[in-house]
Amino acid sequence: MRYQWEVRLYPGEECGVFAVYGHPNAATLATYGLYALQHRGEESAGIATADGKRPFRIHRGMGLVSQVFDSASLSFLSGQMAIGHVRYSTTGSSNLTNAQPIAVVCSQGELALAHNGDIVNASDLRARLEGRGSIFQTTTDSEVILHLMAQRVGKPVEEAFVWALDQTEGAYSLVLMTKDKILAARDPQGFRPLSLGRLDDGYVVASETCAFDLLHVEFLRDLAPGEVVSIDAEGVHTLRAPKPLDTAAFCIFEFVYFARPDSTIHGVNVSQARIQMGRELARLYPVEADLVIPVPDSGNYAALGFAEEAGIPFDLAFVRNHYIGRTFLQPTQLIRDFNVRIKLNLVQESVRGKRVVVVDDSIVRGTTARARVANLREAGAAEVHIRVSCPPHRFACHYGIDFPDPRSLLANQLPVDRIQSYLNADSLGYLDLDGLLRACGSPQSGMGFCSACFTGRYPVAFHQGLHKEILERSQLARLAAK
Ligand SMILES: O=P(O)(O)OC[C@H]1O[C@H](OP(=O)(O)OP(=O)(O)O)[C@H](O)[C@@H]1O
Ligand SMILES: NC(=O)CC[C@H](N)C(=O)O
Ligand code: SF4
Repeated sequence: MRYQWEVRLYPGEECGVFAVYGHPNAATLATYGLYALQHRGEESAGIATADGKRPFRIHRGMGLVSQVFDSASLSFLSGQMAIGHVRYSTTGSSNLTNAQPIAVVCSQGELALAHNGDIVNASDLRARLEGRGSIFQTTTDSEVILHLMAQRVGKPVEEAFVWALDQTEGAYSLVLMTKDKILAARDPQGFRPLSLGRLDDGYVVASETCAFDLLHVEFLRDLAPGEVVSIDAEGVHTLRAPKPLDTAAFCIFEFVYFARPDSTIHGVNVSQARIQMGRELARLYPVEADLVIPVPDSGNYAALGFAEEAGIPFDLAFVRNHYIGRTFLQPTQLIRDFNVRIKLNLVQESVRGKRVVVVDDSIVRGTTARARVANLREAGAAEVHIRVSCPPHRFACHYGIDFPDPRSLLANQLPVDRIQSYLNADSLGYLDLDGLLRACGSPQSGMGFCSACFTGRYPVAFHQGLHKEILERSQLARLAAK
């Protein structure tokens, strides 16, 4: 039987950005920062540096941080300022041309940009800019920001940056390097995280605080939704006023899956939030069982919370192979099934004859959950109950997570009872949105969340038909029309 969701899509991580101002080893710090953010993007990595005198130095490559940088590239990357990026492509194909940081020389001088998120009006902006003669180097959405800035001939770079961002809709947490400053910004909804820290006499900006811990950077604060800052020798200056946190639409899926558990976002620690998700889930869907096991890694903390709340023993019966990436993008269901087997193996002795609760953070296509139930049954588990620490994924994301086609989502195609039979589970329970919001500190924290992939309520309008290759395809269409 073939299902509609057996299409060539897989939700992946998203990008991580990092910046250093005022440190003699800026590139080395950036490399370590990118290591800490590797879970946000495994396709390409890059660093640009500046010393205020010579032209920017840039090194980018396809692959992991460990594959892209070596001692030769680090000694080439001299300067006291650096910005870095790890990419999971969401707009524009995954290739070296689209790797970030994107660097240009324009009317604003030298600029380098690293972006996390998706600009939903990039296609319109690009068409307008090309109509005025702009020549784009890449097919990413991110590049439009640089072209918009270049239009502000004779204006200060800070003003050009804010002017460009004011025309940009959707999700952006980004860092921009000029010859003597670092600028950083979050979109008004604050979809993606971005934090500011202090290291000696300099400053660091990173997608997640886990990158600060590694470098002993002192956490100063999260940038607020809508906030734009510049960092120079005089310190940090606000260029665009922050929006109140309760009007934000922070991506709740960052707490469920994307962010690293050791990061803290707007005062809420990610691992603690996941433990609470597990507790909420145990209250919502209790079950008589002998053992709670997580689907590692993202399911670990929710499983711990479930086990604690339910008073059921916890075990790490699935062993994860850490030499296969966090997630994978493969063309056929056969290869995906095989990769799921490589990724996780079962300690059969732990589950034989037991009633097992399996906790995962999310079910997207169902590949992982279905294979895990089959493993558990083969190993002789008496019962298999699945608990998922977020609501069913029914809708596409257009704000920086790569699941744009709802047909690829199991819960878009089947009701929950049929998902349970498809997975061959004895029971299935998803955390509801209220429980998820409570686990992420709402309403106490006052933070507003995006939950559009669960509810279909999109905080920022987007064009129907927005997809990863939109800029490539519209470019080809324009060429064909000539
Ligand atoms: O329903 P599916 O299409 O199989 O997708 C969902 C699975 O993918 C993710 O894991 P990932 O491979 O990213 O591993 P991680 O949890 O270790 O990061 C997620 O945690 C689920 O286990
Ligand atoms: N996942 C992301 O945040 C990617 C950023 C940008 N849209 C790109 O595709 O390069
Ligand atoms: S649609 Fe889902 S994944 Fe996308 S930003 Fe909103 S909560 Fe996050």
